[in-house]
Amino acid sequence: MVQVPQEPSPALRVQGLSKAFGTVQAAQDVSLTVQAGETLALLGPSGCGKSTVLRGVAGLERLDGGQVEVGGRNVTALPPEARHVGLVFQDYSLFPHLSVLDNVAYGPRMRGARRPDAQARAREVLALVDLSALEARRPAQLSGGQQQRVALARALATASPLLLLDEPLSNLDEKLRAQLRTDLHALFARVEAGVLLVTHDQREALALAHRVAVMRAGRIVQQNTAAEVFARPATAWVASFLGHQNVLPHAEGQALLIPELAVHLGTGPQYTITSNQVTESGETITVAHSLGLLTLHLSPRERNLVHGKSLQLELDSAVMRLIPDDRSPSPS
Ligand SMILES: Nc1ncnc2c1ncn2[C@@H]1O[C@H](COP(=O)(O)OP(=O)(O)OP(=O)(O)O)[C@@H](O)[C@H]1O
Repeated sequence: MVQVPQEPSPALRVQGLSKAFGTVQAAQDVSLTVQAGETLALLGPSGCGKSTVLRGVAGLERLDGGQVEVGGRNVTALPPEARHVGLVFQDYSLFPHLSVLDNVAYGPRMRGARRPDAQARAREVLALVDLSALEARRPAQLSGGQQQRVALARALATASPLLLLDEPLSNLDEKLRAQLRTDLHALFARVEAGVLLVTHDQREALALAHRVAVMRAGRIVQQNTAAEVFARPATAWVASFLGHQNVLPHAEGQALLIPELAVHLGTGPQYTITSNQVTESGETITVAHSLGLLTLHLSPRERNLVHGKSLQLELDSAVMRLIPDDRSPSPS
């Protein structure tokens, strides 16, 4: 008999996931796949349904429809503890009375491992998150960032094929966040698990995820590699949400996206500056261009190009794009 090589199962496959709370359609026909070793970020504004999808995958929310497969196993009808996923939620929910080591060993213990084996596994993952020295401490004796890493270690200790992370960096200050973004990136590269990460922070998605799924009002509106989604947002709403400043209304339900890359300063015609505001990183100005009002952030060096109330600039039409304008009326 000829053996057909089997494709490895994805860490997660979600098909047609839907969930309503009363009249609010929190998630509607959401489909996504996370391969082993891959990080997918669910990115969208507050209330768009990201947590609902994550909770649905974890089994913490009863779905109205759809199917969830973890590591090739249909878990749709299973309770959370039988789904074999590692969870890291915003509040970390560590056991306050247990040491760091026992917090991390808890998962393997619950899965039937003997105490020495569970602790050995816990020590392995504590080393991964660089917390070996603190294994005897209680959660209250740790900083926010350290607690966050314990929560991660606890999820890793379960050796689940899938890790679910809900805004894992949201409670941390900016400096710690930047540090942990780097740490997590390295850590995800080392573990074989698939990671589904929920965030409303574009930088976090770009720094951590291979692919991004952008959600709006319960639906995924664009899904692709992080670089592709940021470089080529599919619609005006996605472009604005991702931080593009110049998405100008255009004819027939379209918008003209003018990425920063398209703007060349100090060359071309002079345009009038209609407003300006000094910021910590330079100056934000608006310029009356024939295509519409352009918003530009100038670095301190670029501010030298301003002469009185005017600025010379040229737009590179090769990097400008017409995209559907779906910003109004907003469904969210
Ligand atoms: N238990 C619930 N009962 C009623 N409505 C809910 C419930 N949970 C969520 N919702 C509503 O469903 C929608 C999606 O909520 P969800 O928490 O999934 O959004 P989110 O994108 O994760 O938001 P955030 O980024 O603010 O956490 C929102 O309108 C929310 O108010």
